[in-house]
Amino acid sequence: MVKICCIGAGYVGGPTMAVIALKCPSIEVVVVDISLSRISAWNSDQLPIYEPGLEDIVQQCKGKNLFFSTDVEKHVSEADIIFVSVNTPTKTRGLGAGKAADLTYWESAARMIANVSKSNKIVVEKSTVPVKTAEAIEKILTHNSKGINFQILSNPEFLAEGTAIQDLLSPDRVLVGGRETPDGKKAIQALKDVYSNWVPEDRILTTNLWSAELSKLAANAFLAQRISSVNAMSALCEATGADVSQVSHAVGKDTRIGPKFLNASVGFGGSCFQKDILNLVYICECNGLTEVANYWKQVIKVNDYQKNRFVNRVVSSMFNTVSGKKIAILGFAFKKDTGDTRETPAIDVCKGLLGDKARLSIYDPQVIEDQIQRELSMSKYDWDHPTHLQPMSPSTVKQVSVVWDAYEATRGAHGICILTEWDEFKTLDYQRIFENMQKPAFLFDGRNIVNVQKMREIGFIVYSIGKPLDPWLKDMPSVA
Ligand SMILES: NC(=O)C1=CN([C@@H]2O[C@H](COP(=O)(O)OP(=O)(O)OC[C@H]3O[C@@H](n4cnc5c(N)ncnc54)[C@H](O)[C@@H]3O)[C@@H](O)[C@H]2O)C=CC1
Ligand SMILES: O=C(O)[C@H]1O[C@H](OP(=O)(O)OP(=O)(O)OC[C@H]2O[C@@H](n3ccc(=O)[nH]c3=O)[C@H](O)[C@@H]2O)[C@H](O)[C@@H](O)[C@@H]1O
Repeated sequence: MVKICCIGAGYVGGPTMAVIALKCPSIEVVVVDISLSRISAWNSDQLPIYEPGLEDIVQQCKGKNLFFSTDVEKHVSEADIIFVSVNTPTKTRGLGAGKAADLTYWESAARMIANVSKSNKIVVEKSTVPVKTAEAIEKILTHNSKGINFQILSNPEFLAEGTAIQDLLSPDRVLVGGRETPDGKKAIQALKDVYSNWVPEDRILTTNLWSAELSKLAANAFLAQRISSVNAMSALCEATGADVSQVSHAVGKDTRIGPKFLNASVGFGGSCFQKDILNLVYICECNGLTEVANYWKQVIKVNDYQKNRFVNRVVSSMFNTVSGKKIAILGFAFKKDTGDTRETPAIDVCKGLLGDKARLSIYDPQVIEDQIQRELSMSKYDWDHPTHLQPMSPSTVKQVSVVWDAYEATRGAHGICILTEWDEFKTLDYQRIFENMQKPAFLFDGRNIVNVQKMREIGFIVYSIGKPLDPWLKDMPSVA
């Protein structure tokens, strides 16, 4: 029986291995992690991450051919194929701080693999890593190998949170990069054999190691760039009276451009887009490609601009101050159908409003108070390190209350900010909400999910990203 061990039981390791276990009953899959609380959660009925469809698969496979354990060394030493899916956050200190990927967790995993291995292994980079990381990993493994043959493969993950299971069951492509040597080709084939249990042959692409590593950074950069492009257009739409949804629709009808990923928003979030672009920028700079680095940097600058612009719209619309005013925040996760809040635009928007002394009442169907407080009190980039390394009890931000109901959050509020596109926010009783708010009642839709016309009929003053402005907002400055 082939044995797979995955180091890192997070958003990628957990769902990916669950799907491999489901689709490959003859393979034993063990997911290991240094975080006891995470492993205990995987072994309980309350999984550590929320992802539609995940629970069902885990329940089907757990205890049969899918296991979760903290006994990292034992399972690594027994495995034939080791996936490494640990954190690769942005460095916060030293050389490349604020841009380069922090490979501390990766390196320590590689050293541990070298120490405990007694038989040949295929080591698979599942984490997103800088191009050429495989070379460094190879050096660590071979210099400590005691004659064991390690083959390194790059198999980046393209799943998106909220649709992870669907993405894993039916991926657009699976990418496997490896050495072009006989041993390298054998390793590529071994990994292809795993995926071909459910992924059609023509969707499994094989490349050299560096192309696979770079393709992952490139794909995320292209996706984020599309969002910054449409968000940049949203500012121009507001200035001219065009409607960004109509513009996106018209642009996306061009088959060369395509309709997906053209939704204007308060900004993109998530643990990867910003981190991976910063990493790409750093690699370009290290290679002397300043113009290329500047080009990609602009994607992040526009994203920051969009978040600032939103905060400024809120403050300027409400008589240029939100001091002491209650603002309801609907949605804190970085997108719908996930409880993940890493780099969510809600952090910047909330911090911006708190900077102007607002009182915030936050509701998100999947995010608990402790997590929100943690995000609002943590420093930039800290959230992408393993949770057990993060402060135990974050200092609480007093002007923030977290409630379990959108009606409670909006009661007595002066304004509402919709920051995540949860489906339930589309069908709220906005008439009832309006009646319970201070007047004039403001609604700022950072996700373009409400019917602006209907909301205006109810009586709200409405701002919706990239839509023709409410007469109230027309003469207000949007950017400080
Ligand atoms: N979150 C996402 O949707 C996607 C993430 N990725 C990439 O996958 C990688 C992992 O991301 P996530 O799963 O989101 O991170 P995560 O933080 O959810 O999970 C990483 C896990 O690795 C564990 N870990 C760290 N060092 C370890 C070690 N030495 N030994 C054992 N366990 C260790 C941590 O305790 C943590 O539970 C990152 O490189 C990320 O860029 C790629 C595609 C999608
Ligand atoms: O490397 C990663 O971590 C993953 O990053 C993204 O996945 P994810 O961040 O989970 O979610 P997305 O659906 O890409 O959304 C990212 C952010 O962009 C925003 N977004 C997305 C699409 C859009 O049209 N407009 C928009 O503002 C979302 O609300 C969210 O804040 C990529 O889509 C995945 O392919 C990749 O594997």
